Amino acid sequence: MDNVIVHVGCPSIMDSKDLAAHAASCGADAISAVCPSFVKPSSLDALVLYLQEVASAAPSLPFYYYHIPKLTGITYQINDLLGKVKQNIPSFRGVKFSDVNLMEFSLCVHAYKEYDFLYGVDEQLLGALAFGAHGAVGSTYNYLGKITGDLVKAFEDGNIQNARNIQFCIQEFLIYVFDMGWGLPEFKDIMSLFSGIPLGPSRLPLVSSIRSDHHDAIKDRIKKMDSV
Ligand SMILES: CC(=O)N[C@@H]([C@@H](O)[C@H](O)[C@H](O)CO)[C@@H](O)CC(=O)C(=O)O
Repeated sequence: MDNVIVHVGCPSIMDSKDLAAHAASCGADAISAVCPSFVKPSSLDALVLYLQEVASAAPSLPFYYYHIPKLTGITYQINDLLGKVKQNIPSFRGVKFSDVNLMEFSLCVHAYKEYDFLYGVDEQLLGALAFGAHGAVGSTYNYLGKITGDLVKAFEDGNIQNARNIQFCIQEFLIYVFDMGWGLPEFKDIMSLFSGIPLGPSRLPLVSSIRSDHHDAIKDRIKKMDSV
């Protein structure tokens, strides 16, 4: 593995700071944090203060903000946030951007060339690459890593039609998953099934509804994608 970015965001800022310091002591390459979202930051400035405090627990490590508004409900515009972190967080290095708003994504990539933008909505990665994404972090890459690597290569080689075909296959797989009503706990089961590594169930309150009679259908669908 070339780079290990340790996620340290927790509901308690004290825990986040402890984890950040621990990550630094273990030789992590970078850290990343979501902001607590049960009790949300009361303003954009409050969010910046939170990130600054967590980053300061591991000042030598590059720091990434993890923006996932669908889950956190924290919806401040990232381009506004970046204007403020620039002066306040010297170790700030970029954003994991897990939102469908590609215009906001593009504005950030364009205005903040010094930062990395890692995209997190796997079903539309190609759109983000077109807007200048520097990488991707997502749940499906745990079992669709090869085909996604092929998508990125096709994009880099200028083979856009091939990249589109691969993205479409990934979308078809995800439509099947969403139609089944599956989400993160099921993704973890698929990861175990596909890797052969028993990763165990998700933590409560997440409960997977995958049954053993779904296994063959999932394996077949993933195998079929290898032939694209
Ligand atoms: C809301 C959500 O789960 N987003 C995922 C995506 O990888 C997502 O599962 C994928 O695009 C399918 O919708 C990631 O951005 C987040 C994620 O994998 C994580 O934090 O573990």
